Amino acid sequence: MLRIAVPNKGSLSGPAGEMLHEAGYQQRRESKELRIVDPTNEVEFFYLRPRDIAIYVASGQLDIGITGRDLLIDSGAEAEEILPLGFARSTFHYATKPGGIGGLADLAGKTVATSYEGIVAAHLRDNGIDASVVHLDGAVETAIQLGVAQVIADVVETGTSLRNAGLEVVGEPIMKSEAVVIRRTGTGAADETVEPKVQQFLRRLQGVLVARTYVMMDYDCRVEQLEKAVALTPGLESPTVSPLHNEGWVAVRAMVPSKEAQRIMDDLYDIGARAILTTAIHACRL
Ligand SMILES: Nc1ncnc2c1ncn2[C@@H]1O[C@H](COP(=O)(O)OP(=O)(O)OP(=O)(O)O)[C@@H](O)[C@H]1O
Ligand SMILES: O=P(O)(O)OC[C@H]1O[C@H](OP(=O)(O)OP(=O)(O)O)[C@H](O)[C@@H]1O
Ligand SMILES: [Mg+2]
Repeated sequence: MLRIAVPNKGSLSGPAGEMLHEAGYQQRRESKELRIVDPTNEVEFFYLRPRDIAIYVASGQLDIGITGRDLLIDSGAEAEEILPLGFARSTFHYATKPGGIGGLADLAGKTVATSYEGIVAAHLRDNGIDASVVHLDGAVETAIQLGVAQVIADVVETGTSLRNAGLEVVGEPIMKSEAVVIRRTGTGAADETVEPKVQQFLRRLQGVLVARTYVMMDYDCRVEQLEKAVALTPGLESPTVSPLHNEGWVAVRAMVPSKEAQRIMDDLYDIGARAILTTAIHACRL
């Protein structure tokens, strides 16, 4: 049975559960459940604090886990990212009062408050900056007002928390994060019993990612226009082209990125394609 760690709380928890559900896995019915077994898919899910997941996975007790890239790196655990999942996106920034600090070099001698001590200490070290780090559990934006630090380093999503605290970012983002699937460093092909199950799990999640970002497009066009039409809708490998009963016309079917679907429909219409429609993809294996 594959043993998988899933975030039990916070920004990652809801979207992770939804993605697993879409991938056909049974999920817990109420938020207090800490472990469930999905016998059909032969998977055991452990609902753990997102911050702890890399540690469990690195210990080898759990085969894989879903956590944030920033949490994985912050933990310093012997685990590696094997699939980015596209949700819980954030950037990680230093921030301070406007006019307080011009750039990275000005952090020298300052105190930086953060919940991500591992990331910050490594970043300061790599940049040769001698600053102290104070660890806080959360709401770090307030640390400056209350005089605990002159600078913070925190997750920024919309930027609302920084604005509300009257702070602005310093320099470039330290890192970009999103939810990721992780496993213990150096495992993989070596483990013949677990590896096929891990690969099947990853294929299922990849299927959900594709179903979320692509739609199926169908249309009819004249044979003379086919090459132009196919250039607009190349599909993932190549579009399916079928003859229509009316001679000189073909039906074309291809997957297109959802974000571009409306523009592609306009362009197809302009070259004479008709009966252009899109349908949602519920699941797929590429
Ligand atoms: N607005 C956000 N706030 C915090 N974390 C976010 C946000 N958006 C995305 N994330 C990501 O979610 C992960 C943090 O999740 P975690 O559950 O530890 O904190 P949280 O969502 O702030 O919840 P809590 O503060 O209640 O513990 C990180 O990978 C982080 O990059
Ligand atoms: O850029 P934004 O959209 O404002 O999101 C980022 C904020 O959200 C998180 O805080 P959270 O609400 O989780 O509180 P916490 O600091 O106590 O964890 C994070 O620590 C930032 O403060
Ligand atoms: Mg938080």
